[in-house]
Amino acid sequence: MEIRPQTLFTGQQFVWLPACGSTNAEAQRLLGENRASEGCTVATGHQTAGRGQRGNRWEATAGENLTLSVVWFPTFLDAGQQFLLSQAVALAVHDWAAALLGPAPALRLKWPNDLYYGAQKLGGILIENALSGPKIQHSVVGIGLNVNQVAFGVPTASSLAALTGRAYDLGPLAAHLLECLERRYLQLRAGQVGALRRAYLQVLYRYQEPHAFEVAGQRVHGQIVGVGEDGRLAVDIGGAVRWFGLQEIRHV
Ligand SMILES: O=C(O)CCCC[C@@H]1SC[C@@H]2NC(=O)N[C@@H]21
Repeated sequence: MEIRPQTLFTGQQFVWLPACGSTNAEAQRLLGENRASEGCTVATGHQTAGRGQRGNRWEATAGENLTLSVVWFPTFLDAGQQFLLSQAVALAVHDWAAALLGPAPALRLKWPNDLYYGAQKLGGILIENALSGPKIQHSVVGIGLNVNQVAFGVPTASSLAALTGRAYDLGPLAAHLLECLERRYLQLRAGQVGALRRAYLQVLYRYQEPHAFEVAGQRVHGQIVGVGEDGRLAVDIGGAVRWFGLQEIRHV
């Protein structure tokens, strides 16, 4: 994969590693050494010990996929507003994919921040926030997007290439992703929280569609009716709205 730093947005620091364990870990290392300014991006074509959500791994081989981490200093956010950051990043990732795939109602964000096409995952986000008292001090925004990989061991994953039948040049895709991220980040920094929430609900997987969930080991029917500023999911179950955190509910 060739990524040309000069094509990247606003000229921020861009670190390209042919291979590494985890771009999030590398970005954390730069932060620890006071060598990361806002927007600093670490990308790799080959990630061998990538960190995923819930302790899962996220690896990338042979330059097939986009695997990068961006450092931000969202000190304007309270510790309790971490979901707002996750929502803005998820929207940026959706903007990025929508520009490539065109208008596609199947392209959705699955709560809280996975990118899906139909029932297939196209990408994921892992944000590592450091707090300073009541505020966020810095964030490492890690993003993994399936681009040119066409073989997956599971039917629940896909990629841009698998969907469109063509191969992509990763450099321009990375540059475009950084633009999308910066746009949504600036929107968040400008306090446009209502607009971000409306945009998120518009593309939220199964929003206001009755379907099955698993709650505490039980199958229940309900529909998502909202998402709180703290990221909890509001689900109408039998006419009563209940709020769920990440570990408390899952789509069936
Ligand atoms: O599990 C998920 O859905 C989120 C995966 C996020 C993976 C990305 S790849 C780039 C960055 N570096 C990491 O180690 N993890 C994130």
